[in-house]
Amino acid sequence: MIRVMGAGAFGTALAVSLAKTGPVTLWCRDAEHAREMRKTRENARRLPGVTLPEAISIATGDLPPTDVDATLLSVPTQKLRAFCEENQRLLGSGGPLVACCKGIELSTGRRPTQVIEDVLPGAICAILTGPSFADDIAKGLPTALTLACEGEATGAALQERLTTPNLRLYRSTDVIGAELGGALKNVIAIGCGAAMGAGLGESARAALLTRAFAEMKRAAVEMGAERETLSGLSGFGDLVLTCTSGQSRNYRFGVSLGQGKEFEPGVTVEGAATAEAVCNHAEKAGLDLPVIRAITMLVTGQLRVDQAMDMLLSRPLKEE
Ligand SMILES: NC(=O)C1=CN([C@@H]2O[C@H](COP(=O)(O)OP(=O)(O)OC[C@H]3O[C@@H](n4cnc5c(N)ncnc54)[C@H](O)[C@@H]3O)[C@@H](O)[C@H]2O)C=CC1
Ligand SMILES: O=C(CO)COP(=O)(O)O
Repeated sequence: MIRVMGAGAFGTALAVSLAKTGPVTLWCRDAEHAREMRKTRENARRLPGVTLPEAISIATGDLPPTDVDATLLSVPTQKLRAFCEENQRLLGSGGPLVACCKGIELSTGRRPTQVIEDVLPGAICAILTGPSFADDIAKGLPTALTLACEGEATGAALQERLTTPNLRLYRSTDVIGAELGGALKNVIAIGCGAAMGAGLGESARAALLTRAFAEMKRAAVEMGAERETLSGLSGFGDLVLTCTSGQSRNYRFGVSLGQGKEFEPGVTVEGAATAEAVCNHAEKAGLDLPVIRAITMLVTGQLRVDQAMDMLLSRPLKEE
């Protein structure tokens, strides 16, 4: 049995896909939400319009000890530490823990698997990440993701167990690279959305994406990633998806910034906090990340899009 903890859009979509291969428990913290989902067989709050198959049991609160092959943790990165602290006992008895979040914790600069290990020392951790909109997965549309785990045998077992008819998993041992690709692409998606929202055009977006990709690789390698990982599904693959699609919340948030409009309240935008986390790290490490810094200043209200563009375009000319 697979346990998915966190009944947001992504956790629910993963549960729907995994239900094609066997029983799944979808756990949520809110008892009323669990009741609603059991009654309607739909997660109307986070993934409306998708029927939850019978192979999914909805759970909340404490769970009886069962044979769990793996536990997927699908909550926003900034909430992950509190979530792990609140559910230490359950997480300690749920097989390998697979983080399904994309970000860097702002208060500590830690990646999702590091946050899990901080709270549950000795836990066996992995990360599942790559180009995958929850709606697409839940509809059964195909995609390919990266499953990264330091332990080769555990990684191979998870790859087998978590592959579904519409999710093809590629294996990696570069957990740092996979996590940073997923985290950084959200920051860049905000920038690309802002460029489009401000009417700068598709050429500007492509230029921004490419220069920011160079920064993403530089920053990730400095933080311990393998360079090639950033060109894979969890890096380049997800970057292209998120920077070019209005389905992405990070991209849409950027469009709102570019248009000077308020964004939809309560929507998860991982790239906002992660942008600040990356800049904090870059400052301490002496890393020059001009595009990511400009996006962060946009997000924190220190710059408008026209000022950010002036700042980037007035930099000294250099080799590519
Ligand atoms: N939505 C998508 O298309 C995709 C999302 N992701 C990643 O998945 C992660 C989760 O995102 P979504 O599911 O989209 O967010 P969401 O906003 O749809 O749902 C977040 C869920 O986390 C729950 N939550 C928050 N704090 C909690 C706590 N302390 N205990 C228990 N539950 C808690 C909320 O109740 C909510 O149900 C993010 O890191 C996101 O980047 C990854 C790929 C695709
Ligand atoms: O990570 C995602 C797709 O791979 C989802 O992106 P958003 O969080 O921007 O919607």
